[in-house]
Amino acid sequence: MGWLRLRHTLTVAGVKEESGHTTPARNKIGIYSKHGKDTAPATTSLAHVFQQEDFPFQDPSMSDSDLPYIDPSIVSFVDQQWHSSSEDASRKHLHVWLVIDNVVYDCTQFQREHPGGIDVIQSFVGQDCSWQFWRFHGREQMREYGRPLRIGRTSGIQNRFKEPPRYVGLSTLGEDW
Ligand code: HEM
Repeated sequence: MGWLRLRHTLTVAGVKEESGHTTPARNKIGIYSKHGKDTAPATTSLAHVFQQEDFPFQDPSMSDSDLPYIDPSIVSFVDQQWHSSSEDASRKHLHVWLVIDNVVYDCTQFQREHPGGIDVIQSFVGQDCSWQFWRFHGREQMREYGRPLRIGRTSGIQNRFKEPPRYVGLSTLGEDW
């Protein structure tokens, strides 16, 4: 399972920009918005904005589509911050966010409680890990343990691994079958 290996390079998760729209980074609506995904913060001020923003856990009863929108550049910033600091000490204060099906989960605390270990969580910080998640968990675990960790929804964050086929061989048995 190559995707389980910790990453060795500092590639940033791919981000598909939703529009060319530019809104001042300090405009809260552009960073964390209930109103859609048509704004993109100026990257130069991301660190500043990020420090000032609050990304609280959302009510578990809220539907995914009603979650506040987190601009993908913010999610990528979390990725960059994490993967450009290799020391445990400097990572201690960093956010540990995962993206599963375009929903952002804050696993900063949960990573230490994760029954599957801390390493798999840390290897996906700021990145999409949807198919990897669904390989090991069912809807019930998502509802009970994942849902309370939701902080928002996002878009365009790519999984850095191509999903391998789940069932190999079933369609290649040949015409005799
Ligand atoms: C929101 C993020 C996540 C949550 C809430 C979560 C939750 C859980 C829970 C509740 C279990 C225990 C399952 C059981 O005992 O039946 C578990 C196990 C596990 N998780 Fe996660 N997990 C998350 C992310 C991930 C990710 C990204 C991976 C990487 C692929 C992963 C890999 C595993 C593995 C390998 C196990 C052990 C499975 C086993 O023992 O059969 N998890 N996780």
